[in-house]
Amino acid sequence: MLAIEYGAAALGLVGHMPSGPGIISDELIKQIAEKVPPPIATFLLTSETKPQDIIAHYKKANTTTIQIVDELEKREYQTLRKELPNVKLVQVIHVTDESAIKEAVELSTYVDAILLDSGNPNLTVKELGGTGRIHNWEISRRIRQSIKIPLFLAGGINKDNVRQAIEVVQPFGLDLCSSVRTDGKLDPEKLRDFFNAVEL
Ligand SMILES: O=C(O)c1ccccc1N[C@@H]1O[C@H](COP(=O)(O)O)[C@@H](O)[C@H]1O
Repeated sequence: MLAIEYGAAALGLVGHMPSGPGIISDELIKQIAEKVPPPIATFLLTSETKPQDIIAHYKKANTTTIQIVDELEKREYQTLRKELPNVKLVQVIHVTDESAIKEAVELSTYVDAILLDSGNPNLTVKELGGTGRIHNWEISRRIRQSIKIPLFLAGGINKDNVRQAIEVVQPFGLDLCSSVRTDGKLDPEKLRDFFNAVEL
């Protein structure tokens, strides 16, 4: 409710992950999602990689959107579309090098939006987001120019770099976690400062 009050258009609700600061239980995700008023969107962040597991996770949460933070096995987006026709799909791509451009162009034909984040899915303990680190925004800008669907930018965005992020990448939306929290909880002052910086 605090995030909505300050201006958030969507809430990311982080399910089970191999690592990260924002993880909450599926039960809590469901409770939050059912209280969020339209038109605010609710994004279930899932690390599942098989369509049936993603569908099962979604059914526990009942959000407006699924944010797939890992690689979907065999690119089985059609199964998700068929089973969940009214749910929006956002695919996360971790920008580690220029290979992200080709990946984003290919995946953009299957989903409703692409979300570019920092992290490294190739580590032994996967780092799928919530890193507080920025990545190479020049690559993000090239991805935005190469795809025809909305692009969200995430990864280390804060009040001091958000104007530059907007200027360089020109994303459809911004997604952030670490920079507006203190001791793991949303911080009203940090939220206010962030939204003031966006609106300057
Ligand atoms: O927050 C987490 O624990 C998390 C874990 C795994 C994947 C994503 C996660 N959070 C999302 O990461 C981005 C960027 O976060 P940050 O601003 O760099 O801290 C954001 O979408 C979070 O919702």
